[in-house]
Amino acid sequence: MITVEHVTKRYGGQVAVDDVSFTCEPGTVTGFLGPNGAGKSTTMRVLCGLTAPTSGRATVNGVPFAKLPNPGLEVGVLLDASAQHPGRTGREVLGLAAGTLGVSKSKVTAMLERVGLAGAEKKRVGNYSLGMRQRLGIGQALLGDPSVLVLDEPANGLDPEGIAWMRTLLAGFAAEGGTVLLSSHLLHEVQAVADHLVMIGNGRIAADGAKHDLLKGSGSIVKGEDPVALGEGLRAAGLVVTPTTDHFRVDAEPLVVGRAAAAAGLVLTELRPGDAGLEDLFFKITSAPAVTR
Ligand SMILES: Nc1ncnc2c1ncn2[C@@H]1O[C@H](COP(=O)(O)OP(=O)(O)OP(=O)(O)O)[C@@H](O)[C@H]1O
Repeated sequence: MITVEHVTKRYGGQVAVDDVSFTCEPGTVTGFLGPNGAGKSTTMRVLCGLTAPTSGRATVNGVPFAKLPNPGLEVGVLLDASAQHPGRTGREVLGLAAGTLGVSKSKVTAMLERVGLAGAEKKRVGNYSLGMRQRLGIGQALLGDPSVLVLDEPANGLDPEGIAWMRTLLAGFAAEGGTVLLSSHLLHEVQAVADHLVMIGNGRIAADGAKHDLLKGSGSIVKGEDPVALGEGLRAAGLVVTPTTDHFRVDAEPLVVGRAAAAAGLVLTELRPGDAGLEDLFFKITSAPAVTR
């Protein structure tokens, strides 16, 4: 469980984070979304005890990070994958982390396998790609078997296979009751894995809720075996249909679209909730001017 309560952080006259509050529940993945400079990293640094807030507080499982006796056993943190020592090998990084955490060194081999670095364990981190460093950072975060994960832009540098791997890993972690907070400046990257979304713009929370609720009223995305017949069939059923490059956007919930297609005998190849509302909101906070107070 993560709780952020009325956190404000000022740097001189600039407000980096302005009265930010949200919670992340066990068993869920929370996507923390916002454009560059929105305040994501600052909020995460406050949560992890690396930056003192000007006011407010943040806790992990009810306790401020700095007061956790052995934080790495409670919360796995990946804030900057490029901060790892370039001269150490992947195995050495995890071995040292195991020593600091007080967990058995025998966990290191299994973790190298789990994060897909078994073949590169003897390579120096300076020769790792950014994606490999992200994998190593995630391995380090998981080593203490924590119940909470805090990951700042973990998909940076990962290839499509790496992104799919990370989604599966995070979904599995949450399915076992873990709490995940991950930040990104890319809406679609987070949308696929998060159950809960917190959007931040100019240091302020712009939206906070279950992904399902935030997507409500955003219509549907639909594709069919015969696109021409699908467009005609849905319009004949009284639905408002907008063609895009390879699919249709429909101003109705997926259930309504699916029923209309079935009644017209149309074969669908894809049907999912639309994301127009979220995209609009994200665009608004992305394009809002910076504030100095
Ligand atoms: N140590 C600092 N001193 C002064 N200003 C800072 C400091 N750290 C962050 N800021 C400012 O606070 C604001 C929020 O930055 P932050 O790094 O939290 O945003 P972010 O959403 O994580 O963006 P990014 O994805 O680019 O890291 C920015 O305007 C940034 O310039």
